[in-house]
Amino acid sequence: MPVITNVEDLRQLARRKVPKAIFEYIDHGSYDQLSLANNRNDLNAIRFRQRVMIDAETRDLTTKMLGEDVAMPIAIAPTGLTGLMHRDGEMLAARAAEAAGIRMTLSTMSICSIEDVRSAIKGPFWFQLYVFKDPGFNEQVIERARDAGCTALFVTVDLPMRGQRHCDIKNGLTVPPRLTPRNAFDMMTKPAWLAGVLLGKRKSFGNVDYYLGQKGNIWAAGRWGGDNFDRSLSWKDLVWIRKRWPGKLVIKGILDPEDAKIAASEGADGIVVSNHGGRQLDGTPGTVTVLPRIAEAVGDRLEVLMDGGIRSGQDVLKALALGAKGCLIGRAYLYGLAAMGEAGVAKTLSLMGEELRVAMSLTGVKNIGEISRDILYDDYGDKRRNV
Ligand SMILES: Cc1cc2nc3c(=O)[nH]c(=O)nc-3n(C[C@H](O)[C@H](O)[C@H](O)COP(=O)(O)O)c2cc1C
Ligand SMILES: CC(C)CC(=O)C(=O)O
Repeated sequence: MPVITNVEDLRQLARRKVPKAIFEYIDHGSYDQLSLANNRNDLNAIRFRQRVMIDAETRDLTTKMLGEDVAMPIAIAPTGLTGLMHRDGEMLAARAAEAAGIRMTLSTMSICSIEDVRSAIKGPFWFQLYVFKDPGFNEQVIERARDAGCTALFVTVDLPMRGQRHCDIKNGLTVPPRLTPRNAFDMMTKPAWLAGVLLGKRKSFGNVDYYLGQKGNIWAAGRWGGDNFDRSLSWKDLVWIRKRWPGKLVIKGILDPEDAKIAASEGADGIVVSNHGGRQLDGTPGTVTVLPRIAEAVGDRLEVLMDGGIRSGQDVLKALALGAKGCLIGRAYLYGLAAMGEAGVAKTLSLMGEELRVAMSLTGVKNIGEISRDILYDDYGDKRRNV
C-alpha cells in the first residue's frame, strides 16, 4: 500500500485502480479544459498572510452549512455515475461523509438510488436535481428525496446541454458504450473494479431506472436520461419546484453576480458558485475568482457555497476567506473512492480537515467564524495592513 499524504496521491492510485475511461471521466473537463485549469490556477495564485505567536493550540473547524451543524465547512458534491467508480459508490461516500460529520449530496444521475443511500446512513443527506423534460420524473424524484428525509435540494442549472468531453468519446464512454479490444483489455487489467462494478450484478441503476420501473438496464436509463435534460429550463421552473420542496433550496452552477441576485429574489436559500468542475462552459474564470463579486452582490440574502478545484484544506480556507460559507468537493472525493472505496473517501476528508486545521493555525484564525479576507495577502487582503 503506497503512503498517501495528499489528494494527489489518491488521484495517482485511482488512475491505477479503475479503467482509463472511468478515470478520465472523473479527471477531465470539457473541450480545451480551460475552465478546469482556471479553477486550479486561480486558487494557486492566492496567497496567505502568515501570522505568528497567536496560540495555535486548538482550532475549531465546526460550522453550519445551510443551517445544519457540520464538523467542517466541506460537503460532498453531487457526481453522476459514482457507482461506476466503485461498487455501491454513492452508499460508501455517504457513509464516509456521515462518519466525518459532513453532508453528502446525491446526484440525480447516481447509480445507487435515493433509497439505497437512505438505507446506508442514519442521518441527513442532500439531493441534487437535474430537471428533466418529463414532469412526472421531476415530481417523483422530488417526492422520493423528501420521503428519504433529504434536507436540501440542489437544482443544477448549468447543464441544459452537455459540454463535450473529448475523452469520453475517445474512450467509448458513450450511450451505448463502444467496446474496443483496447478498452476491454484495459478493464481486464483492473480486476477489483471488474469484479465489483462490472460483474457485481446490481439489480437496479439509480433514479432514472427507478422511474422506468427498475428494469436494471443501465444503458436504457442512460439513454433516457441523456435525451431528457430540459433545455428550456428557466427561472419560472423554480416556482414549480419550490411548491413541491419544503426544505432548503440551492441553485448550483452560478457564475455571475446578476444570476446570484436573481436566485436570491426568486427565494433560493443558497447558491453554489460553480462551473461544474470545468466540465461545461469552457473558458470561464476559475470559480474562486468570481466568488468575491458574487458574495458581495448577494450579501446575506442567501448562503454562498463554492466548488471547483478544491483539493486541499488550504483551498477551502482561501474560498472561505473570499466569501464562501463552505465548499463542495467533487474530484477530491472521487479519487479517494476510486482508489480505496469508503476508506479512500474517509482519507480525503481526514487529509483535507487536517490541512484546514494547520492552515487556520498558521494564518492565525481560531474558528471558522474568524476567517475573513484579512488572512489573504496582496490584492485580496486589506492593502493597508499588508504594506
Ligand atoms: C465525475 C463527475 C460527475 C459529476 N456529476 C454531476 C452531477 O451529476 N450533478 C451535478 O450537479 N454536478 C456534477 N458534477 C460537478 C460537481 O458537482 C462539482 O460541481 C465539481 O466536481 C466541482 O469541481 P471539482 O471536481 O474540481 O471539485 C460532476 C463532477 C464530476 C467530476
Ligand atoms: C451523467 C452526467 C450528466 C453527470 C454530470 O453532470 C457530469 O458528468 O458532469
